[in-house]
Amino acid sequence: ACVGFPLPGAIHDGLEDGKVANMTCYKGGETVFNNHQMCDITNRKILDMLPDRPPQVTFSCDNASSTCSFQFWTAQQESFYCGLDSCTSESKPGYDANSTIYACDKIKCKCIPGRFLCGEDGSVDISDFLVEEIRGPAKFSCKTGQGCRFEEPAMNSLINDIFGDAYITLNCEGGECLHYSQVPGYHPPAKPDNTKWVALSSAGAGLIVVLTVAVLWYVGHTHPTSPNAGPIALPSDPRHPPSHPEHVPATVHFSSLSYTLPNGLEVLKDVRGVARPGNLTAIMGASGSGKSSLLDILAHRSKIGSVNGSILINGRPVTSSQVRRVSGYVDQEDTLMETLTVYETVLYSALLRLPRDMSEDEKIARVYGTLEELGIRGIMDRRIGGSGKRSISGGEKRRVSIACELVTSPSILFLDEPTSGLDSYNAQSVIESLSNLARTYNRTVILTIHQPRSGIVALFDELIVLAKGRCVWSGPMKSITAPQLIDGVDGDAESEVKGVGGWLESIGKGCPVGFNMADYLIDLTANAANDFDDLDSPSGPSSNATRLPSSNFSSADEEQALLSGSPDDTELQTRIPSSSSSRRMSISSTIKRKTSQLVDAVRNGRDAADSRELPQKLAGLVIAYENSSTGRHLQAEFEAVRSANSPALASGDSTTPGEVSAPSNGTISGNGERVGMVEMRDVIGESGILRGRRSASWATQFRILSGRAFKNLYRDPALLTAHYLGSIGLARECRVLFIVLFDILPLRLVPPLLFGGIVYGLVGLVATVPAFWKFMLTLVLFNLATASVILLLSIAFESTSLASLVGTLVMLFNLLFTGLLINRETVTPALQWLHTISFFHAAFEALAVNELRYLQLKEIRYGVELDVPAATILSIFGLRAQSFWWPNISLLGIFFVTFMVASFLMLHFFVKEKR
Ligand SMILES: Nc1ncnc2c1ncn2[C@@H]1O[C@H](COP(=O)(O)OP(=O)(O)OP(=O)(O)O)[C@@H](O)[C@H]1O
Repeated sequence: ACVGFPLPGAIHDGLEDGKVANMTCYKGGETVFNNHQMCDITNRKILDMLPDRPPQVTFSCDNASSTCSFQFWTAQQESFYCGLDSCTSESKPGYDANSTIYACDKIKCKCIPGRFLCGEDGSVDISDFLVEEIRGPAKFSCKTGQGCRFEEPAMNSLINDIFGDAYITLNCEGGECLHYSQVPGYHPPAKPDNTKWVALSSAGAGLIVVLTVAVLWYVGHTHPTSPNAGPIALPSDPRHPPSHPEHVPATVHFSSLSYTLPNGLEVLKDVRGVARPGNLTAIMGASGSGKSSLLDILAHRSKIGSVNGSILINGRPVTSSQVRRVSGYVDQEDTLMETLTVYETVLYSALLRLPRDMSEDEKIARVYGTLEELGIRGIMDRRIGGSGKRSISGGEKRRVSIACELVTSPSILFLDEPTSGLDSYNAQSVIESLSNLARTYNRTVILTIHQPRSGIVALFDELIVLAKGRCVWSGPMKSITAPQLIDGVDGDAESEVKGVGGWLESIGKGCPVGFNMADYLIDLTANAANDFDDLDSPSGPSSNATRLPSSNFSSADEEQALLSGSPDDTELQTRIPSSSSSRRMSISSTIKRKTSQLVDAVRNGRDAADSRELPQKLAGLVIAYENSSTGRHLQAEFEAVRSANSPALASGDSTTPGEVSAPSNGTISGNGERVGMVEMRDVIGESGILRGRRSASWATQFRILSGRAFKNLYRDPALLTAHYLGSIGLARECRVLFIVLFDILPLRLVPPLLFGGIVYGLVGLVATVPAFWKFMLTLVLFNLATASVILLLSIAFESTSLASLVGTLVMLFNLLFTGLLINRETVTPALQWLHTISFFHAAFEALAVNELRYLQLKEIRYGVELDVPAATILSIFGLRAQSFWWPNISLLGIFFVTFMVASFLMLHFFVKEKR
């Protein structure tokens, strides 16, 4: 047994104390570090002369200093010793015997006085001989089966002279205590070569990437709606697209509309109007006058405040979902994918939103028809383009946005500032398209507009002018005859109802010749809205002829003239339908009563209901309008239409006809839905039924959106992320599903596979197949967990800056508790959960464990090679060697699922667009 001494840091590993693990006694003869030989002298003559005192020799060599020592013993008592310098050792393996040779150039010997051969009584004294004669070179050699010998020229001659032998012959036992790996000739077993398997795994990862791309390519290039997938086919004759036979004209009447914000600010008050099929209805006013609010309310979009009043479509009150089915809404901002062509953009809208049972050929024909209607057929193959990649013009973009809505064949089209951001040429051409659309295809087009040029104003049929949320004008642009105004109600006269120009002249505010009516109206209303002079003051602020329309409409006399009703009263009598003369009387008296109430309030300097303090000149204009023939006629028309379509008349229902109201106070509930509605299918007509049919299924939507996103990916990968938001909007019900499935594949799975596949072998990570796939799994799950956290934050916080601040804090926290900066073991147990909830820590620990758990670290210390299991190193860093599947991988999965579910729930229940 090889007995050594315990080495610092060595692992005892169950061995007895004092025995070093894996040490062995090497007897091959070569000096690795320190070789020790213990030899019996075998020269026969010497043995004969010392029968009771067996002579022995010890011979030791130190490899590092190239020195050896020779000691001569009798009866285990040392007699003399020699130090040998400049030594070399050699081992010669032979076919039947091995030999080792230690050769030293120099040797110095010395007697131990009084010992045998060195002065002991009765023995020779070789002290002087040793010192003077022994010079070297000396040789200690052994051969298998022949024993060893020690040779030195002077020593040899002495042995020869006295004992008759040529040299000292020896029988030796010797060796060296070595770690098995240090034994000469030891070759560490070759590591199993898994390179090909790891390379195969990398190729597998590459295959997944290729398959993913192939799948995405497939869904991007195949038939998006039909189960019999194939390329999208053009209609047989796209030059003659079918029109929209299912479209049913819709007239929108609204009256007494008020909108109050939660803070009490009254944005709109007592607004009335009508929008007819075939007409372009413009809502005009200065900034902040309430145009967008009115448009939103007419389109039944969710509002944060409370809405009161009545909106009728074809004479009936309707629910928000019914309005959505028969209308389209084009926002102020174009949210189009820059990489798609005009045709593709409109096609995707059609495929996603038209009924699933409509054939694809029909949908494509509808797309061509819509492009034709809007005059963008010629640019259908051009890309939308964006900043730095300009393609189609701003006006054309607006028309593409309109086409996306129009392709679903809405009866009513709402547009918020369709000309904003456009030069006057493009603005004109967009409004011309809308005007043509309204006239040619009998649509009801309602738009807000800020300050249009005169060419555009000339295209308006109906105009609503707002100032401080009040209706200054709502009626035709040009004078028309009364019966045309009242649908379905008999008129008894062909009298003319004034347009806005005629009305202005009738109140002494005619638009100067050559002036743009829009500019004039905005200036007139803006001046009136900003003038708080007392109504009773003798004169208005300005009657300067050069300063256009300041409202000098302030004298009490003038106001009284308005109130007197002349000459409009007579006009009114002729415009109210003859069907009910008593109702006519009652409307007339109601108007008078309301008007005088309002003027009283203005005179007294108070208007309790109006939290936006109404300047008196503006109040005068409002009253003038309400008292005008047009204002009264509009109100009368509203009442007549409501009565004509009353549910009491239609179905015997006894509820008040036409009220768009909750039973209690007539407000529209928070989600915009109205209660107590009558069944409107007959009124909404085919258009509503068509648009109400179930649109593309989830699976189809997914395929269409995937295809669209893939197109975007390969046409402009940098924009992919931004466009996902747009896709989410269109995906509606399947939006999160879409993110989960379509985001995961190209963004969360492919990049780690690519990265891991390339890097794994290059950096020399553990070359086993399971370790490779565990590495990949960890990367993918970590990627998913991080993305899901960011998704949740982006949904939870409306403000981008707040979301990015919280995101940074979350990431910093995760980084802090990764396990690199703060050792888990050094944290008090009560706070160790901080590491548990860090997904960085989960991924880091999983990767470290995967790499190190089965590794054996080898270290050479004090000449001894140590085997240290890497688990020891892991524990020093506070990492747990058995934590791969649980908790780390499981935690990453749990984080991902939890954050995705939370994102879905938040999106579904809490994120609602409210304006
Ligand atoms: N959700 C809201 N929160 C706070 N204020 C609101 C809200 N909606 C409307 N308002 C206020 O009501 C007034 C009318 O707003 P609205 O957007 O309807 O005006 P607008 O005529 O469309 O203005 P612009 O031409 O500048 O777009 C403004 O003073 C606006 O600040």
